[in-house]
Amino acid sequence: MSTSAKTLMSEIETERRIGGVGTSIVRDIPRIDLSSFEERKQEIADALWAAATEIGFFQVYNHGISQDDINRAFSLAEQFFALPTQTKAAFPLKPGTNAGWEFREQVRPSTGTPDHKESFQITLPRMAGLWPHDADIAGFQGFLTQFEHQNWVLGMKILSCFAMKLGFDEDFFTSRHEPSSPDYQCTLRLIHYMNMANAKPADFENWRAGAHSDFDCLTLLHQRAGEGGLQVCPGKDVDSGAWTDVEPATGYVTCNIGDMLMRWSDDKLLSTLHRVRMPKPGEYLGERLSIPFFCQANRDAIIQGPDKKYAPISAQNYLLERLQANFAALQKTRPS
Ligand SMILES: O=C(O)CCC(=O)C(=O)O
Ligand SMILES: [Fe+2]
Repeated sequence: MSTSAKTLMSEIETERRIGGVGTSIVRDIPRIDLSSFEERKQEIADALWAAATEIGFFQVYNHGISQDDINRAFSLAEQFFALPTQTKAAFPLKPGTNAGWEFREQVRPSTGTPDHKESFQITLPRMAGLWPHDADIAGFQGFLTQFEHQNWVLGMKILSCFAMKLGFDEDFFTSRHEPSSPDYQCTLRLIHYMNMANAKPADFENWRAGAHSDFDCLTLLHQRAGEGGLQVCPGKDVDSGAWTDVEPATGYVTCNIGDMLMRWSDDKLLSTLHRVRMPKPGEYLGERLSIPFFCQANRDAIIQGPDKKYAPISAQNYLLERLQANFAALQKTRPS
């Protein structure tokens, strides 16, 4: 097994160990002001770097995406998930493509069970035949295509700060997340976690989303105030199994570093385990929607950090290794 495959397997082993409920503790999730971005770039980059090297999670505000646009994206997501199952089934997710609709299909190595959710994923070069028509939902494709771009702009701003701190050109990551390329693979994901108001007690033993780290460089997550449940467990505390709630708040986009940027930074920027827990008795039991945007480098981008800690690898092969390691770990969680 290559060194990088061994590293991946040990990451997945950690994920499997962390599948239990664990305990809760309060940790500081830094909130970072992105206003006057160009003038304050050095200061912002320092704050992002500190958050990303210490916990791997942070929230940004004054981020440039209007609340009206975020609300509209949530409203379109609500309309999509309210469509009849047979309408949604006409846009099926093809495995490995991050494009289309799936219902309770994503199984995490940490839990071995499917997440209690459905999702619709938008990866622009792979959407042929997968967009609902305007007759199904007016404006769906047009608006979400431009919302995808707004998220890309924000993601590239944040990544330009990490590029600067790593000693790369400021547009280093932007040129490796190039939307006009057929190798583009950033993804906007609409997620619907089911209403639990009339659920059976056994359903509460599932996870809305089991513990995992993201495969990408950077994830931007839109959530709605009052629809909590996201929890993080930083790498250095993995053995303690102590999780921290990240509360959604209007005006804030929650961000986390993914495995790809961890590798690209020679492990300086931390990809942190996270999950979405079920509501507890007395908490809001209704449906929960979230909209992550995954900044994932183009397939042909070559990943290697400034210190060359790991051998160079294309983003495509990196993801393949990651998926294969996941698959191998899942085989182990299943009885043979
Ligand atoms: O819905 C959330 O709050 C988190 C979703 C998530 O972690 C993911 O889709 O990777
Ligand atoms: Fe995630």
